[in-house]
Amino acid sequence: MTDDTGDDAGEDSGGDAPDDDATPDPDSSDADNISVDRFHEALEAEERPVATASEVARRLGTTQAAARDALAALVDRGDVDRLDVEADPVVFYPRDWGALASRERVVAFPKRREIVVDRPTQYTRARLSQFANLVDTTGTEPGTRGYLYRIRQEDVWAAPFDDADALVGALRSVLPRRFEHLEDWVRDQWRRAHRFRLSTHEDGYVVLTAASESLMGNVADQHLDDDHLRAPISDTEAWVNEGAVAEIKRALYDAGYPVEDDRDLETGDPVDIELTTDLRDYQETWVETFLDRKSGVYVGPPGSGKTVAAIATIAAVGGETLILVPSRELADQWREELLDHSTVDPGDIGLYHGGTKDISPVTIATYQIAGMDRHRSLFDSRKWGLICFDEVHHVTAPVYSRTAEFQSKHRLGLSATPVSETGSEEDIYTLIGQPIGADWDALFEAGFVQEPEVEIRYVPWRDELAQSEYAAADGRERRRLAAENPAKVEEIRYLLAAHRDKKALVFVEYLDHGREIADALGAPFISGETPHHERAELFRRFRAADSNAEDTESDDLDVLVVSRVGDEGIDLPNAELAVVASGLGGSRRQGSQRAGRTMRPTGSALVYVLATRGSSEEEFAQRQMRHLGRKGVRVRETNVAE
Ligand SMILES: Nc1ncnc2c1ncn2[C@@H]1O[C@H](COP(=O)(O)OP(=O)(O)OP(=O)(O)O)[C@@H](O)[C@H]1O
Repeated sequence: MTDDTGDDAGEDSGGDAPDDDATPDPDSSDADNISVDRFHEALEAEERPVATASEVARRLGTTQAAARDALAALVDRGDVDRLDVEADPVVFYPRDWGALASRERVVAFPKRREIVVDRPTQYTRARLSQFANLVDTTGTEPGTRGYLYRIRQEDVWAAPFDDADALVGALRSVLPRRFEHLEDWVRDQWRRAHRFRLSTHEDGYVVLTAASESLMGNVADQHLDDDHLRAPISDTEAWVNEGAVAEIKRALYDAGYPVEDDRDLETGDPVDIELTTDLRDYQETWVETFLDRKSGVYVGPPGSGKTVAAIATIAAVGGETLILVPSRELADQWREELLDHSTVDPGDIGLYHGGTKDISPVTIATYQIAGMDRHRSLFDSRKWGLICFDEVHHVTAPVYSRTAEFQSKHRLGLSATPVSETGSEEDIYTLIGQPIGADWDALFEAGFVQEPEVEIRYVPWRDELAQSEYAAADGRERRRLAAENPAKVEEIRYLLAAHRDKKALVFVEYLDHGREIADALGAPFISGETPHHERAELFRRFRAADSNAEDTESDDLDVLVVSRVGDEGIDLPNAELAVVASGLGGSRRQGSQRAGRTMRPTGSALVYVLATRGSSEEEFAQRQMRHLGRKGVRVRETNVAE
């Protein structure tokens, strides 16, 4: 990704001049009269929620001493608070910024292309979600509590507008004033995404069209070769080689020019299916957007109705469909959902996996099989009109290598992980489609889905050997084997990768297990045996970590593995994410005593609890879940695919 906006909301924008017109007012040199409003102006000019006295002085054109006195007066009056930052000057922030914002308050940070909104209205949120990415909804620094949006390249590229003017109009409608540099950048990004286009010639072959001769000459010639383009048709058009579409998209995307794909796609033989469930409004929007773009990824939290929206999409495309899923279990579930929510004839659904190999108008196959060479016929046997990738971040490299085959179809991905967090975003974006999402908060607020505080993830045994060892063991050994199920390591890795922006603590019950996980993650392990000074130093590095920072030089830590045994006395640093890898089990009495503490080990972090499926951990987890549920904690259960 060529985007350069990796910085976070709290970053110091240093001595750079602000983008726009927030220059000091020469008439304001009477610092005694700094009002809270003038202080707000200084903060906005600084593009930070807090400021030192020197910064305020510089912005308001006064001396540091005068600003300091004036700020002290505001502190005395209770309008402003101060914070002593270790080894740094004191910073000030408005005490009642949160309370003050009973109305919506929008603050733009144009250089970082970030927008912070306190108490946004439904309208503002809907608008912003069209061209910006919701990064955070809590904010940790005083004054930034609210919604943090960032406008990334790909958000602009995928924005659903007819032209750049309409997009800039939407931007202006939510910002407090005009930011010309930001608008210019948005226009530039928009232009980039509308410079190359793929279409179908009436004779059936694919044509690449550039918006100008020089683009074809410079960009296309530099990044594409004879393998991609067969022959020029005109100064701005070229005949695309068969099977080269995926590579062309990828190469031009890497060059910063996403390609518009307006080809006539295959629809295969018609399949007559009608939806029997009424779609919710947001699901309808998903499907309409998809049909418009002919490809895309529905991104929504678990339970938000992606599968149902996908079935609606299958019905709307009306052509033969291949559905790829990560596990056999999910293949069976998909079949049930299809039957529940549509009029599909059961005889038209085929399952294609290890056991059965039945290719039908609607075929459900696993990624594993779809990636195997000897199953190439799966792709060739029918003219699939739509390929649906469930849990799209599970798509494997061998499946991607079949992209030539599936580029000519409608492509739909489903994901509960924001695509930008999976690490394979470029592949997903270019080869499958752009994210089509709803505002997650709106979904939670409308009650369609509940935001969990604790999620229990049932992890399967890694293999039969591990499972039979468990079956043969007894008592304490049995519990240890369930706790140390080797498949948990992969699951922890997945969770950490899916939340790369969060600082995480991983809790374990057994020392050996802790060391093993720490080794696998390359993170330090802290137990009762860790000397106090070492522990304190590790916690300090963890507290200092800014998980968004790209800085690889610093010795900050954003993952720690911690033993749960003897942690009572440990003053744990606050984490944003906690993974309880083991610590479920024991007697019923012990169990209820440890409820809560096991499941909610740290502050307000999002907690994932891993329980081995088919072991006593499963039952324990369910008991805890009922316990927490009664206490009003929202708990969700998820089965991890095999
Ligand atoms: N439009 C709708 N009307 C009524 N119920 C719906 C609708 N859409 C989805 N549901 C129900 O909500 C539940 C979750 O839907 P679905 O399985 O489609 O979600 P999902 O986003 O695919 O979830 P997951 O990520 O867990 O697979 C299901 O029980 C489904 O029947």
